[in-house]
Amino acid sequence: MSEDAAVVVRGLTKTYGKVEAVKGVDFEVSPGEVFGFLGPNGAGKTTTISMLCTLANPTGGTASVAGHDVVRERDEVRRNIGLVFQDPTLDGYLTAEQNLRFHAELYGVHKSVVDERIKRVMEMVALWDRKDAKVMTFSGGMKRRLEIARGLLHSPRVLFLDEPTVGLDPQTRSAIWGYINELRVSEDITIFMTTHYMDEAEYCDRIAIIDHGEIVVIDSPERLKASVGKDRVQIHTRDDEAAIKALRERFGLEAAVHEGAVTFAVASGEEFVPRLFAELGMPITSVSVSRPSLDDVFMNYTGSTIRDAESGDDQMAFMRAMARR
Ligand SMILES: Nc1ncnc2c1ncn2[C@@H]1O[C@H](COP(=O)(O)OP(=O)(O)OP(=O)(O)O)[C@@H](O)[C@H]1O
Repeated sequence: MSEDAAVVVRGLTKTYGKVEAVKGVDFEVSPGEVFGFLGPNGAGKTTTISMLCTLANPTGGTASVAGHDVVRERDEVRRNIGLVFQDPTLDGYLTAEQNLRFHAELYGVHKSVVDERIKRVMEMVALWDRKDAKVMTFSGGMKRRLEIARGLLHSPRVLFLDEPTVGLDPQTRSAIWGYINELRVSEDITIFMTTHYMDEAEYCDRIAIIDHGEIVVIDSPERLKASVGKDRVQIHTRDDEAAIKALRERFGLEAAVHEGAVTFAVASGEEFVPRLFAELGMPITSVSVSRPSLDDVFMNYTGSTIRDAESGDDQMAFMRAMARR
């Protein structure tokens, strides 16, 4: 796929002094793909995206975006990409439309198409009726939507979104995903995004899991979940400690209390449950079996959940136990 790929990355490395933020990563993104970069805080997501957007110079390796080298052909790369970054860069004193006009001029969008293009992208994010309002009067979600509209204004071939929904309420997050999904149909665009929300990674065609500057695995969410190969079983008992001990002794399973229930991973969970009732040797008051989530995938490949990797919270013991399976 290299020749037509929207993004090609080979051995890309970035060090800051002694910190190896990105340690020689390799991947390709196909045209039209929604590609997600998933990892905990400090994993190297922003550093990678910054190199692809020509905002940071690689220490080693190569990368090309829309067929142009990010170091040797910076201007061509910049003309072909749209950016929506974590920190807003809109001018609050200007109206929504004025912000877009300013951007159109910077990017040399042809005068004959500017008006139509502004209307189209603002309609896409449902802000056309607010075009004359000053941006300082917008909510966080509206600002993010306007940034997405601005990122699309010059018809980029690749749109980079760095944590596009961070800090937004669930309703706005889901609206933003609605726009992103429409985009891939209406704009014939490749989307490269970073996130640390597992539920959002589900929307991507493929995701790369990055941890400590290295890509651990790349695949579609479905295939990644299938690769875990184990189901999550949660049981309620009257004595969790005793249940955990019995699971270890009788079945060789490592379990821990998670979300208030004794939780463990096992292949073919539904078939295992009858055995569990017969052989655990203590009453079980309720049981649930679920397919692996992307959380389980992350844990399977990195040994911790994204949240644990960030906060080291009390799920750690459980996750470690799962990872040791
Ligand atoms: N300008 C910089 N100078 C020094 N170290 C940096 C700089 N930028 C990033 N780093 C370090 O590089 C590593 C990767 O950071 P990066 O911002 O790429 O992570 P991230 O995955 O985007 O995290 P987040 O989810 O918090 O945005 C971290 O250890 C960070 O401290």
